[in-house]
Amino acid sequence: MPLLILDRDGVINQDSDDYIRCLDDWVPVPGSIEAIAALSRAGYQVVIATNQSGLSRGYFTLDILESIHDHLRALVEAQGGTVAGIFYCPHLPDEGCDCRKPGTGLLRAIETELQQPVAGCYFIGDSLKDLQAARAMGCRPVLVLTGKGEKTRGQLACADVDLAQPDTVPVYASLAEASQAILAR
Ligand SMILES: O=P(O)(O)OC[C@@H](O)[C@H]1O[C@@H](OP(=O)(O)O)[C@@H](O)[C@@H](O)[C@@H]1O
Ligand SMILES: [Mg+2]
Ligand SMILES: [Zn+2]
Repeated sequence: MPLLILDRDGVINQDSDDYIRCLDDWVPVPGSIEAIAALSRAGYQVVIATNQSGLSRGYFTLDILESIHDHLRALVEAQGGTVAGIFYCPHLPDEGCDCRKPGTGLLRAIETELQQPVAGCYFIGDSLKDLQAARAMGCRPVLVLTGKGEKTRGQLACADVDLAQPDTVPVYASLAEASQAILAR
């Protein structure tokens, strides 16, 4: 079954410049849970790749992060879908890890755990970090305008060349719209 990679904050749930620190902060973008379930039911293995530096910043504990992810999974399962895996980077930007996007460590961990390449798979994100990580691993980057997506669209014009080419990165208003377009193909 083909993989489909999602960023979390700003794509599945609303983002906040104050971080998503607890379950109450975690508010799904309208239609996103239904979109994940529809993609999953259509045969995609939906995985999530997310930077969670708030862990190392002390903004929330691992228990809180896992309670958010348990809730996310439960909402998708209630719609008849499944989340095949949630991969996160807990590190600070200056720790130099390889798993923080735009690094590719999360994507390589996905390949190892799901036992298949991510090259050619959709990677739907709201930030340039997502699109750059996608490009670095041969994924198909897709930008949504929720979360930081509008800001990212403005950055695309001066991003590294292959992202800046017109029409290189399809842009959709939301995960719901992106998933409808993908499922209509
Ligand atoms: O979009 P994903 O990767 O799922 O998660 C992003 C979050 O970890 C947070 O990432 C932070 O960036 P720094 O990690 O502090 O540079 C900020 O952008 C926050 O607004 C945001 O909530
Ligand atoms: Mg994001
Ligand atoms: Zn990391």
